[in-house]
Order: sequence, then structure tokens, then C-alpha cells
Amino acid sequence: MGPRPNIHITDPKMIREIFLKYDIFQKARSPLVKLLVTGMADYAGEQWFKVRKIATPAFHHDKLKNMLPTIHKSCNDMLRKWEISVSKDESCELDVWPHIQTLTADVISRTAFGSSFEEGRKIFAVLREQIHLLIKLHFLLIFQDGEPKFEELNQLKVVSQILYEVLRLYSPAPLLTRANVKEIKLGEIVIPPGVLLSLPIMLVHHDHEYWGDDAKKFNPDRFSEGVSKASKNQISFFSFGWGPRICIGQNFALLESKLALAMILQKFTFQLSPTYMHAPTRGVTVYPQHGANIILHKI
Ligand code: HEM
Repeated sequence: MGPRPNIHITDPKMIREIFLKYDIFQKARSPLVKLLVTGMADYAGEQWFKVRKIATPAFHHDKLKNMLPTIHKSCNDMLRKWEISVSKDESCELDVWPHIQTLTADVISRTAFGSSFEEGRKIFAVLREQIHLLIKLHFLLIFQDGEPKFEELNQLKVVSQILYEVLRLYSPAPLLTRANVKEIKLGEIVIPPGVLLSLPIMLVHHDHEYWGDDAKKFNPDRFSEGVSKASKNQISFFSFGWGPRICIGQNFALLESKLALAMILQKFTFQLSPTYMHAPTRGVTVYPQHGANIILHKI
């Protein structure tokens, strides 16, 4: 679309090269996204390097561990509301999508503002522009294949596998874009400067060549030996991007999702509502167009 040539790159080797040469293949965003997202995710060169260096310790394992009680509080608030909803009949139908959106916003404001001012200031500088990225706890979409297999879910390993499989099938960012700042050879192709390169996560994530015959199926087992062994090619999964500019918040997002899911499953069982319509669509991120209606049963 438009006057700029745009090449879709689906070859994992080329995708890897684009992510590694991040100073040549720079992030390219539409003016609309630029309006919504400013900050580290949009910086390049020296400016990016400095901010990333400052922000990285805020996402260190120990820091995340300390955030756990805060995330726990936010999850509890959500679950309390669900308990009130089911209290009369021991079950009820609920569109949980707005609840999940509130949870992600709540966790971010508590973790960013609730910690010491200095720390909060640093984290918030990073998080401010990323709130939209947080609205992506897509675990409910796992129901697309019928009944969920939740019996084994008391093990966090299984929860991780489920989260990765949901991120594979419904990557919140379905496509990443780059533009090269100078002429460069990519594989056998010479690319003049300014060409748009689209990295279609959704296409690569659904490709039979890398994921096998069941590529379109929900099968968390494929992640049983970790992300790198889940597909035939090391870089076939890149919901969080890849390389030096990989998502800084990925462990934060996974921690929050795991905890939320584990807590929900301790208090509720659920089934898909007959009114649920499976129609994931793309806004700023991929989201369930008609909400996520489920029937909750209190345990
Ligand atoms: C499921 C949740 C998330 C997904 C799928 C996701 C996805 C991504 C992706 C694909 C990128 C790379 C974009 C590119 O290369 O063009 C990215 C970068 C980034 N993400 Fe996330 N993200 C998530 C959660 C978060 C959270 C929770 C935070 C902050 C707390 C965050 C902060 C960032 C930042 C700051 C960058 C830019 C990093 C850099 O340029 O060095 N993300 N994210």
C-alpha cells in the first residue's frame, strides 16, 4: 500500500538477520502508531541503547519476584468481582475480556507507581507507552478447539506451554515492520534504502513447514521442551520480537499471565458460553472482537 515498496519476509534466516542488524533495519511505524507509541520501543541508535540499558535492571528476575505480591493483589481484586457475580447461583456467564484489560492496566499502575519513587519512575518511563501492549492475555482463546483440557493445569510448566501456544496462534502483534537505512544485501536480494520489510508473525506462526501438519491446531505439547525446540526453525516463534530489541517486558507479561491463570483455576472451572463467537481481530493488538463470554462455576 502507498508509494513505498514493501517486501514480506517469511524466511527465518532472513528474519534473524533483520533482527540482528537492528541498526540498519530500523523500526518503521505508521504515523498513527507513532502517535500512540513514543519512547523506547520507537527509539533508534544511541538513544535506544541508553534507555534500554537504564530500563533492563527494572525487569531483572529479582525485581519481578518482588512484584509478585502486587500482581497477586490485582488478580485477587478481579477474582473477588467474579465471585460476587457467581455468588447467587454458583455459576454465571461473564464477558471476561474487559476484566482482563482492567487487570493488565491495574497491574501496570500498581507495579509502576507502587514501588519506590525512583524505581517507579524508571519503570514507568518504559511502561507508559506500552500499556496497550499489555492488553493481551489471550488465554481464553484456547477454547477454539472445543473443551479445554484443564485437568493438568496445576503444573506451571503446562501453563507456560499454554501461554506460548496462545501467543503463537494469536500473536498480539501480528506483524512487525522495518525499513533499511542503507542499501544492503539480504540473502540474494539487494534492497535499496527505505524499503519496508514486513515480518508477518502470524504467517510464520501458522506455517506447516516450520510447525508441522498440526500448525493451525491448539497443541501446547509442542512447547514441552521449550520454545527453541517447538518448531523446526529456531526463529519461527517471535511474538516478543527477537535479538537485541526483543520485548523487554516479556518475562513480566508471562509472570502476570501465569499467576492470573493459576489463581483463576484454583477458584473456578469454566466452559465456553454458547454465545461466544471466535473472531480474533486486529486493533492496536489482536483481541477477541465479540468479547470472551464464558460460563464460570465456583469450585
Ligand atoms: C504478551 C505481552 C507482550 C507482547 C506479545 C509484546 C510484544 C513485543 C514485541 C513483538 C516487541 C518488539 C517490537 C519490534 O521488534 O518491532 C516488543 C518490544 C517492547 N516491549 Fe513488549 N510485549 C508484551 C508485553 C510487554 C510489557 C508487559 C512491557 C513493559 C512492561 C513491554 C515493553 C516493551 C518495550 C519497552 C519494547 C521495546 C524494546 C526495545 O526496543 O528495546 N512489552 N514487545
